[in-house]
Amino acid sequence: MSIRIKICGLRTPDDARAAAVNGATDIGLVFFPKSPRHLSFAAAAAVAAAAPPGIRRVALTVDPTDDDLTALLQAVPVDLLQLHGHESTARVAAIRAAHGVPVMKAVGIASVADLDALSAYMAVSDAVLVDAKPPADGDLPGGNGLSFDWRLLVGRTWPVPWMLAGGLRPDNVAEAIRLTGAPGVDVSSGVESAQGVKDATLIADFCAAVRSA
Ligand SMILES: O=C(O)c1ccccc1NCC(=O)[C@H](O)[C@H](O)COP(=O)(O)O
Repeated sequence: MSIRIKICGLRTPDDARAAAVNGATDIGLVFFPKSPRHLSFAAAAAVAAAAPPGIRRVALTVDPTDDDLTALLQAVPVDLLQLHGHESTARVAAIRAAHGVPVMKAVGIASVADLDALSAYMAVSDAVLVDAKPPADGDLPGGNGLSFDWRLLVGRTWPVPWMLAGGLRPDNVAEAIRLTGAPGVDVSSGVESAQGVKDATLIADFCAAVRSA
């Protein structure tokens, strides 16, 4: 099975080229002003333009309004919207219906109780990102380089496409895939040389490790 690889938080056209040449299937563009990975629409459009055809361009937003989304989708070519805030299941369904773009909801997992929320979001999303929860006092809802206990996912299968995220790195992603059976993986901090700075060698190492799983 070929595993989807999303490299999230790209900031430059070179980042997009490094992701593509190493076999990434998805690139993530962050629209969250507090993030070191935040992009203006113009910068995001330049990164998206550097991705070859076939790469899925994922726009990451946090509790967006409909006006936010309309402006974003007019300015940047987007294949999938990632919702990474506190959007309710009803809000996810409304966004999906209103904006004509498939939606991937990020769901934070810390304990088995969180798997109920995961199922609920799967019912209203085109895909789900299964991520670690952010620290309670942190500034970022994601992209914190933190893992959750992957054993919570062992033996579970879901009917909706999903990606595993949270603290993945070149040295642990193969184990994470073997344990969880994830059909896709998402990484940000684990392929950075400094916060918000992607490293082409780490991207290559990460993609090679996924292929080895
Ligand atoms: O990456 C960010 O700065 C960010 C900001 C606001 C909301 C979400 C954000 N990132 C979410 C992602 O999709 C990350 O790739 C995912 O949480 C995994 O991150 P990491 O643990 O750093 O690999």
